Amino acid sequence: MLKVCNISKIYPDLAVFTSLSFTVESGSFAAFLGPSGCGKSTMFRVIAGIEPFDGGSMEWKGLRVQNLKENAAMMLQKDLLLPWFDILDNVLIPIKTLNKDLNTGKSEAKRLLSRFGLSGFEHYFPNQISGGMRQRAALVRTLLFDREVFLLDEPLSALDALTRRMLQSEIMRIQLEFDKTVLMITHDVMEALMLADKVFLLSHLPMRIIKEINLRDLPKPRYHLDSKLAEMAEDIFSTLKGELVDV
Ligand SMILES: Nc1ncnc2c1ncn2[C@@H]1O[C@H](COP(=O)(O)OP(=O)(O)OP(=O)(O)O)[C@@H](O)[C@H]1O
Repeated sequence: MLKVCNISKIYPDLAVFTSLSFTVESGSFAAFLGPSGCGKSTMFRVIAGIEPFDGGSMEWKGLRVQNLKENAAMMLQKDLLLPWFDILDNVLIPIKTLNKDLNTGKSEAKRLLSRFGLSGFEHYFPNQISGGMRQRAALVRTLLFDREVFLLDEPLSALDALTRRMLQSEIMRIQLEFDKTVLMITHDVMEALMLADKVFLLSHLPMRIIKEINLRDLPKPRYHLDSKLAEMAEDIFSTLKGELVDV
């Protein structure tokens, strides 16, 4: 379990959060929904260890940690593929940086590229493939870090609706198949309801959890047209609308 307990992040001119607490069970999918600029990405940077937190504590699987640097791989809205590397070399970055065996890494990379419909594109450069393909390559690269936790910061928000729907299913399948713990920031209420076991609704600054919605009992895959999900989405919209006032 990831346990975040009263953590704070305070920049000289801005308290992003002062006492943020939540838990995410290992092997589960948590989605975070909140107003723009409320501090979601800052929270991920703190969890990933890109920036320290200023107070509070964090536990992973019962052990106190400063961050999940060793346990988490992060994926952002921008694919961050290196333009001078082809797709294969881009997805092999984790293998090289973690000093893993390159031959084993290459066969694993090719297997995953094929699973994500990128077979035959291994030697294309990022500017020669579509946005959806780049994001799939970024997902393969994230997987090759082989970490227990995925921090997904709006990974699909720049994609067209169809590609997005396909990748949502793929992310869900990967999470279940590899038993990953996924934390995902999204602005898409339905995306959160389709994928997550727990949805956290966040306040405006300083960010806190205003509501936690447990979806563990709703089996997956779920359907966009499900009337229960539509009802929940309406509730979420009205809760979050209240948070837009002061932004
Ligand atoms: N290094 C920094 N120094 C000072 N302020 C910062 C820094 N990084 C972020 N902020 C501020 O913290 C606040 C939260 O930013 P953050 O990017 O975490 O929000 P967000 O919820 O992810 O936004 P969005 O939904 O628009 O992506 C913003 O007001 C931002 O300007």
